[in-house]
Amino acid sequence: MTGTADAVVERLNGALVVSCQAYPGEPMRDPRTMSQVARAAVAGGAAGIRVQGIEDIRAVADLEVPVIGLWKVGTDGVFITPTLEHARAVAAAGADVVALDGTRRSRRDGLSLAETIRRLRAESDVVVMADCGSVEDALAAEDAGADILGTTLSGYTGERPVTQGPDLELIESMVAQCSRPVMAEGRVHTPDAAAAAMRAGAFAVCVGTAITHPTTITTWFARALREEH
Ligand SMILES: CC(=O)N[C@H](C=O)[C@@H](O)[C@H](O)[C@H](O)COP(=O)(O)O
Repeated sequence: MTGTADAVVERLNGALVVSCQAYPGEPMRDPRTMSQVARAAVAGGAAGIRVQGIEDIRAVADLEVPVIGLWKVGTDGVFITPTLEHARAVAAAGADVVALDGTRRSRRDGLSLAETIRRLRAESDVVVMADCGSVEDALAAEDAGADILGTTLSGYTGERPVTQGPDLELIESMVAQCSRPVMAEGRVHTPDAAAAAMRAGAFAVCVGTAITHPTTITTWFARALREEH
């Protein structure tokens, strides 16, 4: 689908987004596999899909649900769609929403977040999701023009603790202080946690690992058994 920010927000309002990502070197790191995982998630009721990498975005671009695309480069500092060029490529691959680093950290191409969003919008009507790590990030990101604010980077930038489940406190403060819709993302590992994130005010909840990363899920079960043994 394509559409304005309002249309995308309406489609995702009150609903589940499923992030389908496999990491470098992993057995499931394959666009066809991720596309199948995404389609299985849609069959189960996902109202939106989040995928990483140009090939994966292309592989799901025909889906009827909104596709949130990103391009990860490395694992340190600003690594989620780190430059304008990466954002352009994500949009060109067919993402309805471009997710990018929405922190206040310096970007690799020297552009501000506001300039990145301004230039991206000059070329297409793509919707922008800012992956934030704190309420200060979120306030700056909405000033910069982001359409959707995510809690994606909470616990990963040094500004917030790594909470056991979703960072409910951050969701609440973002909802209270920001005017753009807040997507809860990061460490939502159970249906109860997803419901709690929505009660905290998130307009939508994105779940990755707990639905689409079997290696991590397996470690949860294996550890529980080891602890009993
Ligand atoms: C911090 C970072 O790199 N987050 C990434 C962002 O796209 C993904 O690795 C996460 O899986 C995604 O945010 C969903 O979160 P969780 O897998 O915890 O449900």
